[in-house]
Amino acid sequence: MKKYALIVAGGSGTRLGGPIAKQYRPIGGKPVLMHTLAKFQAFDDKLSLILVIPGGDFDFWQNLCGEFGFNIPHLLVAGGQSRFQSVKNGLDAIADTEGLVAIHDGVRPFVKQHVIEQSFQTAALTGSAVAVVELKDSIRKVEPSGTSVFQNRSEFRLVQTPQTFQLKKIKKAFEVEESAAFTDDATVYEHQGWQVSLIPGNLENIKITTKEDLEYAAFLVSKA
Ligand SMILES: Nc1ccn([C@@H]2O[C@H](COP(=O)(O)OP(=O)(O)OP(=O)(O)O)[C@@H](O)[C@H]2O)c(=O)n1
Ligand SMILES: C[C@](O)(CO)[C@H](O)COP(=O)(O)O
Repeated sequence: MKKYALIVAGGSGTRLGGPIAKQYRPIGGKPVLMHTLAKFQAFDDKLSLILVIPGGDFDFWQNLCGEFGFNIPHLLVAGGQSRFQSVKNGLDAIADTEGLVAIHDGVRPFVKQHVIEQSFQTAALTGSAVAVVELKDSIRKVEPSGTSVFQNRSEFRLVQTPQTFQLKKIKKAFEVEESAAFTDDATVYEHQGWQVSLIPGNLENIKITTKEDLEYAAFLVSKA
């Protein structure tokens, strides 16, 4: 079955800040995105890689690829105003309707090979596979009144990417009007009334969001 990886990196990294968006910042001597793309190529070098970045960054990215001798083949697609729009642009660039697509945040460079593998296997069988991890901290629900209520953490999961889907279904799911409730691809998929399958993610698969995450990412690369 034909496999695609759609790496979304069309954001501007406002929470991290700085002159260069986080997806291009170096960890372990090379840009975050190059680590992420390499993880998918290592899984299967016949996989088709699609990279979504802001349209205005194409020259910058191509220069970076030259500078770092980065030669993993990928199709560049221009992102949109939101993650939803960036994913949609990436899906629109895939002509196939048969096959599987792993949608993954460009700023999650520490996804493990076994997670990618299980996500494709599960999505082939059930239609979808969403990587999740259990919570380590206790959690509380804060009420509008300011009081808080204990929650049983075993009933919750933290959601990561990859989120992998049968192409026909996820393309159809994205033919909807964007909603604030769509915080990831799983929420778009289940809006169709389809249930998502969960698979175990890996704890190191953090989404680099803040300065502290970038520092931790540099540490993770240094010990790899
Ligand atoms: N218009 C957008 C917004 C986000 N993303 C991507 O979605 C992933 C998760 O988003 P997030 O961590 O929120 O990235 P940013 O939007 O860049 O960060 P911030 O919210 O701090 O600005 C990132 O790989 C980001 O580049 C995207 O492809 N297109
Ligand atoms: C898709 C995601 O990474 C799953 O945890 C997350 O929902 C992205 O959220 P963001 O607000 O766009 O960073």
